[in-house]
Amino acid sequence: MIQLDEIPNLKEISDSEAEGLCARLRARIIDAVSRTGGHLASNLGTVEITVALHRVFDTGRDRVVFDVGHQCYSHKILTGRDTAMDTLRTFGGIAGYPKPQESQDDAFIAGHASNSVSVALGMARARSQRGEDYHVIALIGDGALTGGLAYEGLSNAGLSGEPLLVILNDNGMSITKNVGGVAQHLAHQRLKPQYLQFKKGYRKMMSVLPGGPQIYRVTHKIKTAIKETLLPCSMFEDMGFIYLGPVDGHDVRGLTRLMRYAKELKGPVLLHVRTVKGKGYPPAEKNPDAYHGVSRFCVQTGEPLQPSRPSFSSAFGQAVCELAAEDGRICAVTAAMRDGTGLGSFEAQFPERFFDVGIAEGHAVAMAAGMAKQGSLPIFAVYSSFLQRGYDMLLHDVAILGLHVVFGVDRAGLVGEDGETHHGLFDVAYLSSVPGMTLFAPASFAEVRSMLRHAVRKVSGPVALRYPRGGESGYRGDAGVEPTVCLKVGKAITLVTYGITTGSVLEAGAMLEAAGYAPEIIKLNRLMPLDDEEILASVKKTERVLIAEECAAMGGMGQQIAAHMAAQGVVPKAMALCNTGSGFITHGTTAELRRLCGLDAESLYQAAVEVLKRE
Ligand SMILES: Cc1ncc(C[n+]2csc(CCOP(=O)(O)OP(=O)(O)O)c2C)c(N)n1
Ligand SMILES: CC(=O)[C@@H](O)[C@H](O)COP(=O)(O)O
Ligand SMILES: [Mg+2]
Repeated sequence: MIQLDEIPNLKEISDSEAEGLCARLRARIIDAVSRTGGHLASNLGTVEITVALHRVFDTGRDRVVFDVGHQCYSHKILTGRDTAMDTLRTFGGIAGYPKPQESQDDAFIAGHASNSVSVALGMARARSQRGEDYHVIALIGDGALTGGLAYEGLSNAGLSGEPLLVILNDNGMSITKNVGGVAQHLAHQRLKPQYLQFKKGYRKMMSVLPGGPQIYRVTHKIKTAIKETLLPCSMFEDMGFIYLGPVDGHDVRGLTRLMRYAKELKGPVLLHVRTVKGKGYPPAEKNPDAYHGVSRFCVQTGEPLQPSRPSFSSAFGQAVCELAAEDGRICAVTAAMRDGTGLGSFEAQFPERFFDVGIAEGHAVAMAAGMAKQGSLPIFAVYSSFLQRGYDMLLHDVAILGLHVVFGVDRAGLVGEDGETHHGLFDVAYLSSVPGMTLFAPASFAEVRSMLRHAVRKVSGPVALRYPRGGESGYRGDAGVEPTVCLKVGKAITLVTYGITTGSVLEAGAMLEAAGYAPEIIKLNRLMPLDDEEILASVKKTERVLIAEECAAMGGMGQQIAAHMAAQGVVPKAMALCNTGSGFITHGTTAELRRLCGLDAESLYQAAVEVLKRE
C-alpha cells in the first residue's frame, strides 16, 4: 500500500495501486481540510485526474497549469507536501493555490479563473522558440470556461499547432450550478467510446503498416470532411483541437491510458472529462456549493465547527433586497459569486431580476452599463480582486456616459487565507481613477445600509461601496454619507482612516489617550470625490497626521490626501501613511496579516508615537 509521504515513481505503479492511491488521497484531503479549512469539493473531484497526470507526466519538468488552482491539493500531496498539508493556508504554511516559490512542480501561480489556456500556450510557444522538449498541460474547469479569457486562449491555441493538452474538468458546477450556453454545449457532448477506441487502434495500425501514414492522412481527411458535414462536433474541434471525450473523470485507469495517448499526439488536444464535484464525501457530493470553500468542519457530520457570523456581504445583500422591494428598476448581477456576495436571498425574492453571468466580470460590467443606459438600475456585487478583470469596462462602458451603475465591491482589503491573488488592495486606486466615480467606504453594517440607499437613490453616475470580507471590527456607528466625520476631537495628532481600519485606529487612539496624548480622529465616509476640508483644518491645528487604510500604498487615500495638503500649502511637521505597502501580501489570518502590514492597533499606536516625537 502506497504511503502518501513516500510516493514511489508514479510512472511505475499498477492500475490497482493507482486506485488505492486515489482512495488514500481522498481520505487525506478530507482529513486535512476538515482541520484547516480550504477548498474541499473541487479537490475531491480531481483526485483521479491528478493521479493520472502524475502517472503520465513529470510535473517537475512538464508544465501543468491549474486554472483557479483551488483544486491543486492532490498535486501538492503527490509532490512531497503531504505533511505540509497540515499547514494549508496558514501564515508561513503552504498556500491553497499552486506557487512556483513553493515547489518546482508548481508551474505557475493561480487564483483567478480562465487564464490557464493562455498561460499554457505561452509556455508551449516558449518551448518551441527555445527548441526545448517538455509537455504543457492546462487543467480547466467548466466554471472557468464561462470566462471569456478562456476563449481567447482556446481560439489562439487551437490553430497554433503547438502540442498542448487541455483537460476540461466538467462537473456541471461553478461554485453554484454552472450557467450559460457553454454549460449547455458541454452537456450535449456525448461519449463515443467505440469511436474513440477505433480511432486509437486505427491510428496505431496505420503507424506500423507500410504506407500506413499516407493512407492515414487520406482517410483522416475523408473522415474529417464527413464529420464536419454530417456529425455535430464540439466547438473545440472547430477551434482546431483534437477532441477526446467526454470520459469518466474518476476512472484512473482509463484516464491514464487516454493521457498517454494524448501525450503522443503532436498538436493541441482537449480531453473532456466528466467528474462529480465533492466525489467520495457524501455531504459534499450532495451539496457541492456548500462544500466548495469550507471552514473547519466535523468529518462525521460535515457540520462546520464555527458558526457562521453576520458579514458585510450579508448586510449588503439584505440592503439590496430592501431597496429592490421599493424600486422595480433595481436588479442584481453576480459573476458566479452569488453566495459569497450575499445575493442568495435576492435571487430567492426577485429571481426575474437576478443575473448570474458566470465567471465573466468584464461582461458583467458592460452588461450592467447596457442595463443602466436603458433604464434599469443594476447593482453588481463583486469581489475587489475579481473586479480588476472589468477595469476597462468601468471606464469605457460605464464612466464615459456617466451611467448609474452601483458596485458592491466585496472582499476589499486583506481577505486572509486566499493570499496574494485575492486580497482586495488595489480597488481604491483603480476606482478613484475612474472619472465621475463616487466611492464610499462603509465601516459598519449600518453604514452599508445607509450608504447603499444613498448610492441608489441620490447619486447619479457610477457609484461603489468597498467593504471587507467577514464582520465588523470595533466600530458599529452610522456616520451617514457626509464626506468625513470627526469621531474624536483632540489636538496632538490627526488620525485619519476609513472602512475596516476604523476599529484599530479607535483602539490606537485610546492607547494614545492613555499615554497622555489627545488624538483627533477623522473618518472618511466617502473617498471619492475627495472632500478633505475637515482633515486639512485638523492638520493645521495639530500639525501632525497619520493616515491608515487597508489598501496598497500606490493610489491610496494617504497619497491623495498628502498631495492635496501640499497643494493647499498645509505642511504638517510630521506625517505617516500606514497601508499594506507596495507589494503582494501572503496568506494567513487577517489578524496576522494586519500585524504584518502594521495596521493593527499596537502598530498604529507605535507609528503615531513616532510621528509625535518628530520635531
Ligand atoms: C476571475 C475570477 N472570478 C471568480 C472566481 C471565484 N471562483 C473560484 S473557483 C470558482 C468556480 C470554478 O468553477 P470550475 O472552474 O468549474 O472549478 P470546480 O470548482 O468546479 O472544480 C469561482 C467562481 C475566481 N477565482 N476568479
Ligand atoms: C477559489 C476562489 O476564488 C473562491 O472560492 C474564493 O476562495 C472564495 O473566497 P471567500 O472564501 O472569501 O468567499
Ligand atoms: Mg466545475
